[in-house]
Amino acid sequence: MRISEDLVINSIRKNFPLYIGDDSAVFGGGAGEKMLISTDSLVEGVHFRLRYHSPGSLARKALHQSMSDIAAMGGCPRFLLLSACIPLDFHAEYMDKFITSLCFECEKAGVYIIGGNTTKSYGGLNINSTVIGARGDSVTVRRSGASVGDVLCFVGNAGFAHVGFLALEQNKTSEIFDKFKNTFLWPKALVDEGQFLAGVATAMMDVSDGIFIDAGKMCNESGVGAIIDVRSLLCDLAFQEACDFLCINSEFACVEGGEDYGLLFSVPKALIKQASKNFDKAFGYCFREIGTIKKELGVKIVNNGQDITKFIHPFNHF
Ligand SMILES: Nc1ncnc2c1ncn2[C@@H]1O[C@H](COP(=O)(O)OP(=O)(O)OP(=O)(O)O)[C@@H](O)[C@H]1O
Ligand SMILES: Cc1ncc(C[n+]2csc(CCOP(=O)(O)O)c2C)c(N)n1
Ligand SMILES: [Mg+2]
Repeated sequence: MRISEDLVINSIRKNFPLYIGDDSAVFGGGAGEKMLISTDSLVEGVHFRLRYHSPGSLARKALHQSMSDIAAMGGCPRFLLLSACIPLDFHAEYMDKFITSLCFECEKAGVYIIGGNTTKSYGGLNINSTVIGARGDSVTVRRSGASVGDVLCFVGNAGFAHVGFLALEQNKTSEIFDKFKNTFLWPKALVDEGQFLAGVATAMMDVSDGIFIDAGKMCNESGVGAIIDVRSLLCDLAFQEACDFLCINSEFACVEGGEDYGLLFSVPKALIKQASKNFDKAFGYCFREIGTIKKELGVKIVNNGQDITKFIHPFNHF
């Protein structure tokens, strides 16, 4: 038996089917309100390397990767619980700055730290963040609502963080990589956008494992499939240039790359024009229409009409 994310999730879900399957679990709340909760790990060597992340950037990642899961359901992040497993010989100054930065990031985001846990680690630094949020009118969006014929949309910069990570790994110092490194090092959860889109999306999720994998997760939950045209994700010349410098294929990078924390969502065809116009008016930029929800299961990636799905090498934790 091979270990996989699905193996763990599915066997827990068999026994506890009610809350699992979305970016956040939805529970309780007062009249007309729903609460949302989500937890995430940052494991040294798996999710980050200390040599790339200043304390400030690690704090940003710890908060925003969990806030992104609240945003993905249309919620507003309110509280944070922080657990830290710290190596015995860890630099106290880094940790001190990490905590100061985290408090600063929380204040900026309107998030109140309400608890956590601190212990030692015999491995690397290990940070776990749990964010609790709320949705005032109880309109939360799940992964399971996509319908055949819906337009699949994306807001964010697909592949930027992946390119930034590769540039760091390969010690690339050219300034053409700066904005990509910044996307990776300073992620920003699309909280306002998520709250807005909850009013129109039939399904939504944040993209942490890359669009190909995450579109598959959304489709599985919804019992549908999707066709995605990579051309709709590519229009940034600097992204193309950075991919060329790294000798990677931009068409694959934009659907394979994770950690951009963009939002993937589906909108009924009849509402797409108005939704797009309203979004543009609210935020001053546009989301992208990247594909269509289909009856045939699975996610198909096309480039100029050609099926390139079998060439995709997505991120896998194991
Ligand atoms: N070890 C686990 N125990 C219980 N539930 C889990 C476990 N790992 C994942 N899940 C649940 O499985 C579902 C799907 O997880 P998945 O990793 O796709 O989403 P996610 O939490 O949004 O990921 P990310 O943090 O990368 O955005 C979620 O409801 C999540 O809470
Ligand atoms: C050192 C190092 N190696 C690899 C990566 C890439 N990476 C790690 S986790 C992840 C997906 C989201 O994970 P999760 O689902 O746990 O949130 C990706 C794309 C990285 N950032 N740092
Ligand atoms: Mg998520």
